[in-house]
Amino acid sequence: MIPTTEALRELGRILAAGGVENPTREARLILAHALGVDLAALWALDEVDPEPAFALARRRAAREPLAYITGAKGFWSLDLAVSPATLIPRPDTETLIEAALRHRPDRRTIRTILDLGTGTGALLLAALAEYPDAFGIGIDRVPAACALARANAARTGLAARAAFCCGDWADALAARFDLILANPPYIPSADIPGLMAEVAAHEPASALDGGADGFDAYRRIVADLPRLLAPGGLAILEAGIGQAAPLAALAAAHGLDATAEPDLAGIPRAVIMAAREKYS
Ligand SMILES: C[S@@+](CC[C@H](N)C(=O)[O-])C[C@H]1O[C@@H](n2cnc3c(N)ncnc32)[C@H](O)[C@@H]1O
Repeated sequence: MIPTTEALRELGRILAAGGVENPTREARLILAHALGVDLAALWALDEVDPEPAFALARRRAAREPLAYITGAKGFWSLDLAVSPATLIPRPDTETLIEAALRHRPDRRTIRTILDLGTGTGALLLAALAEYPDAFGIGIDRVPAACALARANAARTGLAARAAFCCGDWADALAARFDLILANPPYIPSADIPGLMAEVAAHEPASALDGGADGFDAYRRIVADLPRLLAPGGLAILEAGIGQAAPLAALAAAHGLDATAEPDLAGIPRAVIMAAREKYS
């Protein structure tokens, strides 16, 4: 056992040596997680056994994402389990839920939701939490991601309104949906090695790699939207930096109206698409 302050100092040193951006804050989070207490309770402890936290800090110093170490990440109103099978949900992706709520503010109008490339289930589960009459399907090609999303549906109390299937985008679906959400892999293959170490070395290529121009998944998904959208339905796709305009053009080429909305940093992030009639 050593004094808590000394443990935090040593944890901070391990993290800083690995180039972790905010070592002081993460030292507290890692120590609290290792001890199974919350941050408030941490301050009540005069002495701690630091060894389990040191082991976790060494993983973090090797730039493993904190969320993979703690096993959880907040998204929208939900606390989700995460795993290296898929992407850690990002705050930027919440822009898609904001856009859905802006364009479909009446919570009773959305009955069917499709989430393509569901990963942790983040988008589908956040949408189901907001649209209480909706049932949703999440599709992912990676079986371990489907299992994780299913576990998250149970964890968030939404399992009765969610189903998850393994599949290649919407190939196996013959139904129409009021709301379609997708945050597909969109990083151009050649850009992946240059991403921050947490992403490039630890998050799976299956969740990141969008092919040579980043548009492989967009082309597949957008081509299917006309047959997947219910009358009056909306599709909202996440775009990477600089991708919103070409993605809207791709949608237009498939007969869809499309417009982009920015994330909190002002980057056009959510591309909203609708068939036939206008969405607002
Ligand atoms: C960028 S991640 C998004 C995960 C989650 N929707 C989110 O926003 O956090 C993309 C997801 O698409 C899945 N995926 C990749 N190719 C796919 C395909 N051909 N069919 C279905 N899912 C696919 C990946 O396994 C991954 O979980």
